[in-house]
Amino acid sequence: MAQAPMEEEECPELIPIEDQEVAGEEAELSHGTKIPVTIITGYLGAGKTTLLNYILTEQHSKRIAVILNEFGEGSALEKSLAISQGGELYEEWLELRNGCLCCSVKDNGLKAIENLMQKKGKFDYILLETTGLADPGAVASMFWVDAELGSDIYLDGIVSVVDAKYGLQHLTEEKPDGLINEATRQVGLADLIIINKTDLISQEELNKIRTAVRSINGLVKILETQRSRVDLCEVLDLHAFDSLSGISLQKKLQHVQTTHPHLDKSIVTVTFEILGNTTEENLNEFIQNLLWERSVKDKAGHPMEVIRLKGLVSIKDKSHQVIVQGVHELYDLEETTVSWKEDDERTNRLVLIGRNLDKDILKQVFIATMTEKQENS
Ligand SMILES: Nc1nc2c(ncn2[C@@H]2O[C@H](COP(=O)(O)OP(=O)(O)OP(=O)(O)O)[C@@H](O)[C@H]2O)c(=O)[nH]1
Ligand SMILES: [Zn+2]
Repeated sequence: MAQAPMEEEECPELIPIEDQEVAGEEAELSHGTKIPVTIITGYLGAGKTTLLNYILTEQHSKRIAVILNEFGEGSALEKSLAISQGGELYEEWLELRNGCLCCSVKDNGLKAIENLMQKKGKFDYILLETTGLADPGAVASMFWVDAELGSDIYLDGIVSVVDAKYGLQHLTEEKPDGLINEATRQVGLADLIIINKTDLISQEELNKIRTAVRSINGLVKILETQRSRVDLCEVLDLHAFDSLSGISLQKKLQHVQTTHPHLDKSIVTVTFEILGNTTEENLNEFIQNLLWERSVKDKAGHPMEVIRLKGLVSIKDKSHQVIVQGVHELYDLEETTVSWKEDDERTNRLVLIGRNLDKDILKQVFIATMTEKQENS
């Protein structure tokens, strides 16, 4: 039940979704048959294709489909779909009507994937490489919403490859319109960061880029590689967007620390905890004010800009912890399989990644939203 704002944005797929209660058990069951998609993002030349090729040629028992999207000449976007199975490599080309992956992959790409699955049997896994300048949030939202629409595919996680040598330069690049630059966005949204090409830098430089990445995303796991060589189990099946990550998320959130701006106008991670229960209504109001209305502002009056949101909250009358997920304007609440114990203190822990975030103000607003409505009801 991912929720999107009402107004139509660039991506027509981001329509509001009817609330439907998905019981924990049901959700778990359906994961057995659904196919995970991992989005591989990262700036131009960081090593995304190298990573995909590595994964395809590595020994694994999975049948992995890989979608590479590259901009060809003109406005048509050609996407190559490679499927590896037992060393054999199939390849198909998908033709997309316009150059915007986020608007067209749903119509053509996803359909093509589903058609292909009918023809050749299901894949076990899908990897999708975005172009270096893509906003992975738009692509992620699409798969996320699609999962709600009964697709066979669900979003497993976002992996960002960072160029060890040029990463800092990419992260500090200023956009003329004051927007968050692509590289920073990709790091902010990621569930896993691979700092690649470590052969090209010194230990000191590596420390710098690691610190910069960590200052943006306090939640993310960081790997360091050469030629994108990673352990497959560190990349696949992250379950970053579903309630199956409930237990690990709890541990993870406890260790997250609020970060401090490291680069100019950089994105930071803010985390806070508020004891007690909230209601679904209050939580929706808090999140919607933040993500949709942009009415929550920092001390200087700048609207807070959240690109990623994660949390575990306690909803009154719910026996289990509820996971909160947000990517840009899209968010989702889902009950986990982790129940509150009798002697547990009920608590809400949120992690936000974005710009102009002020922890104290966020806490105040959260508490205000929490108490205001509960008094009225
Ligand atoms: N020195 C060095 N070069 C690397 C490493 N990993 C990848 N490369 C090289 O970097 C170049 C870019 O790698 P790709 O995998 O194509 O990067 P990409 O992110 O897919 O690039 P785009 O799709 O163009 O955005 C290639 O020439 C790779 O061979 C590494 O660890 N060290
Ligand atoms: Zn590539």
